[in-house]
Amino acid sequence: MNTDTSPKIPVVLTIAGSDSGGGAGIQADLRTFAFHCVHGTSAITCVTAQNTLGVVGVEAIPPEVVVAQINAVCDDIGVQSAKTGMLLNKEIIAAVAEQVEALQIPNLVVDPVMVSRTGFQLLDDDAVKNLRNLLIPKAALVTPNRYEAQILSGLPINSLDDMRAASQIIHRNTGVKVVLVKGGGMQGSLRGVDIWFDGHHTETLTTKHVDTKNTHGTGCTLSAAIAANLARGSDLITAVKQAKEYVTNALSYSLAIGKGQGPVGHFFPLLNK
Ligand SMILES: Nc1ncnc2c1ncn2[C@@H]1O[C@H](COP(=O)(O)OP(=O)(O)O)[C@@H](O)[C@H]1O
Ligand SMILES: Cc1ncc(COP(=O)(O)O)c(N)n1
Repeated sequence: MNTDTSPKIPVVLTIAGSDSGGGAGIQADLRTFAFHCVHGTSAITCVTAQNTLGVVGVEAIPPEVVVAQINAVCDDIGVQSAKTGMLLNKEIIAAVAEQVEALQIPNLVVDPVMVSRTGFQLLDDDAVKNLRNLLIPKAALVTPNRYEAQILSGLPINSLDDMRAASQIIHRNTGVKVVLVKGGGMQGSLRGVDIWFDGHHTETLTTKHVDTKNTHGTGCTLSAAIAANLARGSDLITAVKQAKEYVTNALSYSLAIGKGQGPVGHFFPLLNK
């Protein structure tokens, strides 16, 4: 076969946990990458036994094995962007931060995953410090949800103004380029509203609120879509706006599977054809 005719497809890396139920984590990320026409690669940080009702087990991958996966991808294939999701413990965070620096991984999106939609703790308490001090400073964008923004800023969040204040504190405390505080954990129509702060400008990014209980994987999907859009050449604010549209569609076509909170659905581009 003549490889000269191969399309130039951007490559994206996800560093995240496996979700056996397929709604969040690595599984959501790789699916999101595929629907954005980018080649997905992965470094798995932990394996969760999980479904729409909750997380019943977690096993960490040794940090050196996480590092080996990142190196295997970057040394040979190379990536145009990357995202992190569930990192579980302080040792994995420190190892990932070191590799991001050593390999100069571009366009890093950090989703500071702490708790699952079903209320299960996904990050050790003593790991927040490493997230804040070692990894988030190396990111182009950090995307905390309401709960994570409260932990990272130390501020209770009950309103849009609180989201704005938290975004500024997180920006100041970490030195990250841009903070996106997500509104999915807020009340009513605020659930479709996110706050962007880049150190100079605050933007309120609004998409229509979708009324569904099947929201498992929204945060993973958003950060994966942002990383994919960056790899495809979008600037950061455009990448975020495009990703929000994708998540809104995925929520509108979410899957009523399992007995609990089902996952967002990625198949909307293929349906009704
Ligand atoms: N019901 C909803 N309707 C529309 N957008 C939503 C809804 N829930 C979450 N989102 C959007 O999904 C993205 C992920 O947010 P969020 O659910 O807060 O993240 P996480 O999964 O990390 O808790 C954000 O852009 C948020 O605005
Ligand atoms: C492996 C893994 N990564 C991330 C999440 C968070 O997703 P959600 O907040 O939708 O439960 C999860 N539940 N599992």
